Amino acid sequence: MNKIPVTVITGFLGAGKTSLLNHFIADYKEKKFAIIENEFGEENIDSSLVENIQSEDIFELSNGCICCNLNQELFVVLQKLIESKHDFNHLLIETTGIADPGSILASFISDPLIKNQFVLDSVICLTDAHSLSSDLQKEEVLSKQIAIADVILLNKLDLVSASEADQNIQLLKEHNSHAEIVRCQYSKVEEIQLLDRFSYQPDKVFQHILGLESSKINHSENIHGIQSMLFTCEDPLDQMKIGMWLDAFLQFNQDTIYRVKGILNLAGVDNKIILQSVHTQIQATVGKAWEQDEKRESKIVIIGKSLNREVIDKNLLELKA
Ligand SMILES: Nc1nc2c(ncn2[C@@H]2O[C@H](COP(=O)(O)OP(=O)(O)OP(=O)(O)O)[C@@H](O)[C@H]2O)c(=O)[nH]1
Repeated sequence: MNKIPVTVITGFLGAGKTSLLNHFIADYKEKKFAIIENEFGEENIDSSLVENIQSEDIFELSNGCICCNLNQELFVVLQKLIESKHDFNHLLIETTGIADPGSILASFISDPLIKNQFVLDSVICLTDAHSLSSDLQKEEVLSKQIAIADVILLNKLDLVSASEADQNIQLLKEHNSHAEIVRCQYSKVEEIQLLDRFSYQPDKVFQHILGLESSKINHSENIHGIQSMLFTCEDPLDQMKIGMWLDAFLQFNQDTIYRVKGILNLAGVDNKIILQSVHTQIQATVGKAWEQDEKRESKIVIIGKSLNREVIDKNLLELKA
């Protein structure tokens, strides 16, 4: 059975998320969308701003914010979608402007029921070129939305000068060096494909890690404290030890670790193991077998805030088989 791709649209209040949703509905005529709208507050107005789609294709979550309610309501809606045999082939989730999308992604990579039916496509983060730098100073959640995204849209370019736009791009790169960044107005993007990117597939994870390695950015840090670190280890790791360490590491650092990706060389395992985590949820999938002449090396990328490289390095060395 084909799994349904899920695109998560995040971004701070008013950045242009609903506008992007409307473009998707207008531009991807071949797709049958189901949409989950999460608005913070009593009244759900966002769903009435979504145009040209049947109201039965829009599901509202207005009971607070998805990330705070630990996805209970999201889970119920996803269950309903599955059971109702609703006719759709792509799910779009628009988060509230104040949501940290991490916990939404976590459900999709860890919950067996959800994983059976849905596959994460990508996370698109809308940013407002006019207010980006001031919002970033005030709103911690915006840093997380940017850091976790696969694609970042720098929107509202009509409201800033060319040099301000360039400064914004620099700022976004400092928060997320691996995402694709696209400039736009009114959330209209033509130069790249935004849907069906499948950023969470093992081969994409693989490409990302190799890309980081070849660019020699194995420890990038910036003034905002968001870092992307690459660890490598040639000795095989112990499956049990790494599982237990990662579990504890993510639990203790849930506010500061945004994302982990890795290719693991586990003792006694002939295949590469592709590791992913968002928040405290971990997913490991079996990748291709190691080639005879290939260097069997584990590579782990950790993206987060205020990472203590020395301690993490020391911990990782203890995971050898
Ligand atoms: N000037 C200008 N206005 C824009 C642009 N993109 C969106 N807007 C306007 O900004 C406002 C907010 O856009 P939405 O698409 O509703 O933003 P949102 O992120 O869904 O907003 P919330 O759901 O409230 O967080 C609307 O009035 C849009 O018309 C742009 O590129 N330039």
